[in-house]
Amino acid sequence: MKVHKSELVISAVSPKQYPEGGLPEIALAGRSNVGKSSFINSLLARKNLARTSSKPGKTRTLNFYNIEDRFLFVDVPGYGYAKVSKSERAAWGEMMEEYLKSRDVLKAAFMIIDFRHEPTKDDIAMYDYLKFHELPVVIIATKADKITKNKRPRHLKRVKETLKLKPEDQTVVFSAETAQGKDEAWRAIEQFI
Ligand SMILES: Nc1nc2c(ncn2[C@@H]2O[C@H](COP(=O)(O)OP(=O)(O)OP(=O)(O)O)[C@@H](O)[C@H]2O)c(=O)[nH]1
Ligand SMILES: [Mg+2]
Repeated sequence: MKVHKSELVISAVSPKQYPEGGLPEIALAGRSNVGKSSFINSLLARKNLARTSSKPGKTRTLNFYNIEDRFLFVDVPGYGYAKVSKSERAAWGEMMEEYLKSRDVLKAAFMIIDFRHEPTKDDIAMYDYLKFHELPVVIIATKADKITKNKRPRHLKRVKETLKLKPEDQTVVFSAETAQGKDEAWRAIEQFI
């Protein structure tokens, strides 16, 4: 898709703030600081539409981005950041639960994981949570630029095994640095919109 228009519609914390208009939505979930915002920026070839940071926990709201009036990306705050308080964690859980259970236009979740490492306990919990809500999931294994080519197949196998990926769920090996996997990610998006 050639993207000319991409804009932040709203940063929402509660359902009454979710955008109207009925466009399909794709949620982006992933551990804090894994590269969710960088993924959006890379797909849209925008430097800093979604704010990125080397400090984890930058994104704290559900950020709805309108892409070409075709669909919305929903940048979800990262999970598994050790330094957030219990009450913040609870607020995060509530916000996610409200969104996942009530949002009819939500078509799929793209779950961003760090390709360098085995999926964490939090990644596994998140994947299971998304499947519990019966969402199609696409795993985006990012930071692939940090892994030599010959090691990639082994890492990919480990991702699939550790998460116990369902056969219908896809994986895309990705890098925001090199744009590897960008076309494949777009093809994955087009299936759902
Ligand atoms: N080498 C490399 N670095 C990346 C890649 N993607 C993201 N990063 C770096 O990882 C850090 C975190 O990226 P963000 O995109 O802000 O991560 P996030 O998941 O949105 O973070 P939160 O909003 O805090 O949860 C930044 O320093 C990025 O430059 C990638 O594909 N390769
Ligand atoms: Mg972010």
